[in-house]
Amino acid sequence: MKMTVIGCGYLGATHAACMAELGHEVLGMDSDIDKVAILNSGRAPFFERDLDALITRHTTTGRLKFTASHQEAAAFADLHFIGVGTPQRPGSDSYDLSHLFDAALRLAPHLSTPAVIAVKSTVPVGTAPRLAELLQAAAPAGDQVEVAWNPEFLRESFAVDDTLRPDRLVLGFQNTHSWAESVLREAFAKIIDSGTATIVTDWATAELAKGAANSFLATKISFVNAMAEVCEKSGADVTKLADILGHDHRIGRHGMRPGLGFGGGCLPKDLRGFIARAGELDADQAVGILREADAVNTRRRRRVIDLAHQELGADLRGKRITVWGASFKPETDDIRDSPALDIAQKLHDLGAYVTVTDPQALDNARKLHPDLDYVQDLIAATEDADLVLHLTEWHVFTHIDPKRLATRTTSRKIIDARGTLDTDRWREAGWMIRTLGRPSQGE
Ligand SMILES: NC(=O)C1=CN([C@@H]2O[C@H](COP(=O)(O)OP(=O)(O)OC[C@H]3O[C@@H](n4cnc5c(N)ncnc54)[C@H](O)[C@@H]3O)[C@@H](O)[C@H]2O)C=CC1
Ligand SMILES: O=C(O)[C@H]1O[C@H](OP(=O)(O)OP(=O)(O)OC[C@H]2O[C@@H](n3ccc(=O)[nH]c3=O)[C@H](O)[C@@H]2O)[C@H](O)[C@@H](O)[C@@H]1O
Repeated sequence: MKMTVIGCGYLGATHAACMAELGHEVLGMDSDIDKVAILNSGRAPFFERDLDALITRHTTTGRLKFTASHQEAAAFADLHFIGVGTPQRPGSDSYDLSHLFDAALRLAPHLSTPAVIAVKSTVPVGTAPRLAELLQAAAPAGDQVEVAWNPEFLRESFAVDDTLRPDRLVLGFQNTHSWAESVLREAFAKIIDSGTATIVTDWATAELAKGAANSFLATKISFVNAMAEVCEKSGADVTKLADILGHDHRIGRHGMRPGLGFGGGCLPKDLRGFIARAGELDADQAVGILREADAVNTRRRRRVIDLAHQELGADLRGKRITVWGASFKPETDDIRDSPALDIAQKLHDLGAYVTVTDPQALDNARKLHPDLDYVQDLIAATEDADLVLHLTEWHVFTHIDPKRLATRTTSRKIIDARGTLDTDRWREAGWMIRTLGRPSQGE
């Protein structure tokens, strides 16, 4: 089949490459011409395992191309996936849907024959009918433009695998047995035929499925981090506790790693967007638990700053703090709402001299936080530190030999906010190590 993917960021570039991998002829479209040039050169414009190889393979065969023209996209196919960004609106908890409506408005005037617009972007429930009305009013093909909702559940750093082998496929339509349904069933035939759970539903349920899934994932993380708060007061060990809870198959250990909490371009803004939309729908009482999940998450970040004060004193001015990690999680260069950078910036604002190191995300971090000092090499970054903060659990941090660092720092103090460092090993090498949710030495 021929199809386009409008918006080629973390989601869209991955989706475009994976649809080519499934045998389709794909035109990716993005309004950012620099991104289009990088993609056409056969590379991903960001760091994502396995994606470069897939883009290289399919741009070489010619099955995958990219353009910056909405008009060219409209003419290329009659199936268009939309995966543009839907960030949190500045100063509000709600979604900014301007990119989505902009993409639709730029595409619509060129839709002169029947078309299916399948939206993958995450939105508040109730967006689909608004988008359909707008598209049908602006497109020469009118109501022969059908809107489908196809929420995406991929995780960055597993994006290719999650797209090709999803846990489930959700397809939302205005009417059952529509033309749009047959088109999407054909597009995803290989995934459906491999036995993937495929749920066909209405627009509202498909829209809600995404917000509800991310809200649950965020709440699960905050639940274990709330337990970490109780562990810190009672001398218990949250990692052991999570293991014990996780053995109960009704609870499960996946997605329940205690630590610094969730960041990224999705869980925080989707949780808040879901709460805001529930408020508009007069379903405010239903989302109290989500508000608390957000509050627990914010407290984890504050806890690290409190521990830094405990170790370095009330006045942080002139203190040298090295932060390990800039990306919001390991194996990505994505720094959107990164807990590590949030803490690094706050410590800088309190007067500390903050050096950040990260295997992949320093270029992105430099642009957003120009005040911080950045050093690529882990050992050099840690030189002369009064305190080290382990904030993103990259493999290279977890496996560094603490003895190698013991003579490089001013004092041997480290706070492990992700709980992946081997405490005994660090203590044997002469370090004072504190881990979120676990008893400190001597307690
Ligand atoms: N990043 C992820 O892992 C996942 C993201 N999502 C959702 O997918 C959507 C996209 O997220 P990301 O890919 O992370 O965002 P992103 O910011 O990486 O990519 C969005 C892309 O859309 C382009 N764009 C904006 N307006 C456009 C327009 N009018 N026409 C064409 N292109 C336009 C931008 O230039 C950018 O390249 C969001 O709704 C997000 O919540 C859903 C599941 C996973
Ligand atoms: O809508 C989205 O964009 C995506 O958001 C998340 O994916 P992602 O943000 O890539 O990353 P996760 O692996 O879920 O991690 C999110 C944050 O939670 C933290 N986390 C995750 C898991 C955990 O057990 N504990 C924990 O603190 C991570 O460090 C990270 O900061 C969801 O997992 C995806 O299903 C969803 O499609």
